Amino acid sequence: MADLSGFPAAPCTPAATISRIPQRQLTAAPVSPLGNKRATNDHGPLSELSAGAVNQSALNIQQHNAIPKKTVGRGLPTSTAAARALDASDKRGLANQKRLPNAVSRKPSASSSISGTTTFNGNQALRSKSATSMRSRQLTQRPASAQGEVISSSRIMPVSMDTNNASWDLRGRLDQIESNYSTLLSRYDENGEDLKSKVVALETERTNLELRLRQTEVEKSELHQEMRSLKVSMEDEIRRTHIDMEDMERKHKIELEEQQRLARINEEDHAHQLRIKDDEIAACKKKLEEESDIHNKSIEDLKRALIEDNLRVTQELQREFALEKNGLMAEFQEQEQNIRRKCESQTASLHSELSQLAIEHQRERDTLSDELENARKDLLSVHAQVSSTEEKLLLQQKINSDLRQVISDQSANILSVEATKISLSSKTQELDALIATKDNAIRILEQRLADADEKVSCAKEKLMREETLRRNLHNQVQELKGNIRVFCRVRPPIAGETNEIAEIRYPDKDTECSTIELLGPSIESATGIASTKSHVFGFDRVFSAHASNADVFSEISQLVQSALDGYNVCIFCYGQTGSGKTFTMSSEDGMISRAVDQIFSTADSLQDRGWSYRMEGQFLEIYNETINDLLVDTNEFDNKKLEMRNDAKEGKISIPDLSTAVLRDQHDVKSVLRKAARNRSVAATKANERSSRSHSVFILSLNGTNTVTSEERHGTLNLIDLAGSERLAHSQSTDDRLRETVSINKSLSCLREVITAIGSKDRSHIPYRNSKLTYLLQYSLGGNSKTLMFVNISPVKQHLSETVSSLRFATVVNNTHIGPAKRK
Ligand SMILES: Nc1ncnc2c1ncn2[C@@H]1O[C@H](COP(=O)(O)OP(=O)(O)OP(=O)(O)O)[C@@H](O)[C@H]1O
Repeated sequence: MADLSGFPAAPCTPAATISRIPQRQLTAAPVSPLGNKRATNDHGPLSELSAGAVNQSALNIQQHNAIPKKTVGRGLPTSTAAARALDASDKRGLANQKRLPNAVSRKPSASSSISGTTTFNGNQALRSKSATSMRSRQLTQRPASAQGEVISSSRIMPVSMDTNNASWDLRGRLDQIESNYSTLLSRYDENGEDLKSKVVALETERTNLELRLRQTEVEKSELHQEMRSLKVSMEDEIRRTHIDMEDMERKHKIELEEQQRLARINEEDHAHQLRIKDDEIAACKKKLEEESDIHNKSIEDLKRALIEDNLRVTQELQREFALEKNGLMAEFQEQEQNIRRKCESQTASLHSELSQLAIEHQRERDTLSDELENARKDLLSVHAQVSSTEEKLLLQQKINSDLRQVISDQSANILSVEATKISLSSKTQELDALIATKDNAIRILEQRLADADEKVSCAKEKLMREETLRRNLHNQVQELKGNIRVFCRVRPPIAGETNEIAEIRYPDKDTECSTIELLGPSIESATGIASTKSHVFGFDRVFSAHASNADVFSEISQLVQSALDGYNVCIFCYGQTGSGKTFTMSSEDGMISRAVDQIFSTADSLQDRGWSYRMEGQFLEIYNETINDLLVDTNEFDNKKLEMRNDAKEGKISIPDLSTAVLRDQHDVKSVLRKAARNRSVAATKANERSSRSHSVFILSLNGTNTVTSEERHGTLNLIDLAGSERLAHSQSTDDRLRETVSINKSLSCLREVITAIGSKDRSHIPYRNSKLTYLLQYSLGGNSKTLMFVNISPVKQHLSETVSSLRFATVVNNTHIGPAKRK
């Protein structure tokens, strides 16, 4: 800022603007010995010049300001240069005022920050007036130039210069100043324009900044508002939380109190129950004691009663005895007196009677003594009874004391049992609680398990449904597209092959199962880098070596079903010898047997809806371009030559002399298959391995009639096991084998040509007639048929090139469009 004070015409820029002026231009210059400031920027001579010019102008202005007003007022002459300097400075002042009125007026703070400049500009207005009047005076009262120069120099150097200092080249200096000034002026004008544009830019920026400031303020106020509302909501939240917490605290307190109360009640209950138990035990004890007392008492009573009885009986007996004795004595005395009286009265006469009576008396006495003796004996027996009763009593007492002992032991036992019972009941309660918790957990887990099971079964069901739907949709799409579908099946290694197995991958085995990748042998390049060629093929479905015939059939069952719905269905197996074609098609549980089983069971179930089917089977082979009937008697086999007839109207190839077996059930089909196999095996003895050297075709015709709707459906299922493709070079065949191989290869290459022709845009000529096989299959390949090809491949490394060639052909077939099939 200090630099700007020395800048004569520096515009009054706002602080922000100033701050943007490059610092190098604004760096404070050191004061020169002459009082000038020297620019210290590194802009070279020009910068120095500019700085010098600026400082010189500043000096001029200072000088101009330093002119005492009195001197000016007195109209002292001045030099033209000085006048011009003044004039220029006035002009600049005015120009500045004109250029930057807004800057000055709008930004008082800026003016305060660059007070030197503002002061200068403020003075300029005054000065411009005095300078104008001075100039007019100079024009009228122009003094001698020397004087003028002296005056001028004295004005220019009012403090440090002596007017008589001749060594100071004032004119040169003034000229220098003049030239500097003009340079400065021009530079200033340039800078002025720049600064003007900068000012405009800065103004715009300032406006933008103000706008942004306003926006920021608005945002700030919005933020404040938001903050306030947030604060309010937060306070509300805190208040709510406090209230909730208090509520919860209160609730917890109430719950705690309730639990404590319940615990107290439980405790009291327990204490009460304990008291009841104690009371019961005491009552029991008391009862026992009472019972024991009663018992004792009864024993005592019994004893007393016995003694009393004894005494009473004794007394009674004694009394009775005494009474009887007394009575007897009295009677005796009375009789004695009577006898005496009688004796006395009958003295003599009765002497004999007396003696008799004495005898009688003696007898009676004896009787009475006997009776007395008996009474004594009775008394003794009563005594014995009493002593036995006493013994019993003693025994009873002993029993009583034993019982008391037992009772006290039992009481002690009862107490310990009670204690054990209490601890056991508490343990039982704990265990009950634990069991209840465990039961609960188990119930929850069982529920969860059941839920999970249900979910899993639902998911599985859904998956199966979706998989079936996907398969059906895929089939429908394929049918609508009219493509020949191709399934690839890899044979598992058989005995002796395990070491020679090629690397086969199934990249999408977890999802679509439609891609197969074969890795070729490792090849070394010229530079010695080993690489493996990979062959990737995509088909409608790829079955790995682990797939069973059941897995394979599940994928074609829909297609087989179509034959019952009145479509022509053709399924054939293609592949090199030993790749598993026969296993897939004609083995015990192969496609033929499964297809027939399904057709019969479906036909059965369709009976409910009014459908009845007539099924006929034919089985032929094409060997060396000859058609052989496989259902003739074995001795006729190979003798009957058959021809094909094209029934274009019906859209089928018929062989008039071919045996037809009516198939009523699966057994009929099995016997047909057995017969064909027998014929082929007989032929195999004639021609080595003939079964694999011929194409076998099983034709199942299905003619359905609906008795309810009178609909008719005529479908055909062709199940074909082609002869193994083989390269001549590989087979090293000779004679018959060579002929067979040539024939097989010809028919297979015809098949390839036919399929290629069907797949091409120009379908005007399709060479069906080139081989018996293609001629027979023309309505299955060329439209109106749902066709599926199995490409069977061997996993053996040695067969890799043959496998790749089979897969390439299969790819061509897969891309062949034969048009959608029509129901008949
Ligand atoms: N998926 C499979 N699972 C188990 N064994 C198989 C499987 N496929 C083929 N084989 C066995 O591989 C051998 C050759 O199979 P198969 O005779 O079916 O081949 P092929 O292609 O019909 O041969 P050819 O063209 O000579 O008639 C047989 O022993 C067969 O049992």
